[in-house]
Amino acid sequence: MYAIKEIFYTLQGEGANAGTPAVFCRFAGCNLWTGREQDRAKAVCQFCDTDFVGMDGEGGGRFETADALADACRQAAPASNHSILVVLTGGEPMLQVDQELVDALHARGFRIAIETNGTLPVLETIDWICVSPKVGSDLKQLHGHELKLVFPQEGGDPARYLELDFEERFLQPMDGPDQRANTLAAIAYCKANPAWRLSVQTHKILGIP
Ligand SMILES: C[S@@+](CC[C@H](N)C(=O)[O-])C[C@H]1O[C@@H](n2cnc3c(N)ncnc32)[C@H](O)[C@@H]1O
Ligand SMILES: Nc1nc2[nH]cc(C(=O)O)c2c(=O)[nH]1
Ligand code: SF4
Ligand SMILES: [Mg+2]
Repeated sequence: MYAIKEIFYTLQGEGANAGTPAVFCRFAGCNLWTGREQDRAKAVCQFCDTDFVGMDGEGGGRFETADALADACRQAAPASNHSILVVLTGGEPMLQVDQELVDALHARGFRIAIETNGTLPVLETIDWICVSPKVGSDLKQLHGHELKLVFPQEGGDPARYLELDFEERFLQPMDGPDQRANTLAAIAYCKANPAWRLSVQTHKILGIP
C-alpha cells in the first residue's frame, strides 16, 4: 500500500532538471516533521514549504499495488513516445518507495527522479537522485546526482557537504519571511564559492504547481 498526497503534471521547478515536464507523485508523511503546524517548532526540519498530510490532494489516495500507482502516474502524463520524468517527492518518499514501484514506473517508460532528505538509503535503480540534507538529521545517502541544500541553515555550512559524492551542487534559498535576504545570501555564496550553483524555485515565480 502506498499513501499518496497528490499526483500532478507540471514542470520540475528546481535544480538541475528545472524546466523539464514531469509528473509529481507526492507521498504522504515525513520522518522529520509531522506536517502539523503545532509541531513545527519542535521538528527536526522546521522550514518545510509543503503540505504532505493526508491523501486528499489532486489524484491522491491509497494505492494498493505498485501497478495501480504507476498507472495513475501514467494517466497524469500526456500520451507521448518521449520518455517522461516522474518525480517521487513528499513528504519523504523513501519511507514508501520500493523496487516494485521503480520497476512498475520503468515498465511504463518513465525516467524516475527522487527528492529525498537523505536519511534513508535510496534505491540505486532510481535514475536521478536529488538529496537535500537537513541540519540535525542523520544523513545516510552520501552520493547521488544532485545535492540541493536549502540555504541558509544554522549549523549547515555548505563546505561540510563538499566531500560528498554528487555530480551537481545547488544552494536553494530558504523560502519564508526572509526569502529575499536568503536569495541574496545564496547568490553571494555561489559567487564566492563557485562549486555551488543557485537553484531558484521557478514554479513559485511562474505561479504553477
Ligand atoms: C518538500 S521536500 C520533499 C522531499 C524530501 N522530504 C526533502 O526534504 O528533500 C522537496 C524539496 O523542497 C525543499 N524545501 C522545503 N522547504 C523549503 C523552503 N522553505 N525553501 C526552499 N526549499 C524548500 C526541500 O529541501 C526539498 O529539496
Ligand atoms: N514545480 C514543482 N517543482 C518541484 N520540485 C520539487 C518540488 C517538491 O515539492 O518536491 C516541486 C514542486 O512542488 N513543484
Ligand atoms: S524533510 Fe522534506 S518533506 Fe520533510 S519536513 Fe523537511 S522539507 Fe518537508
Ligand atoms: Mg515543493
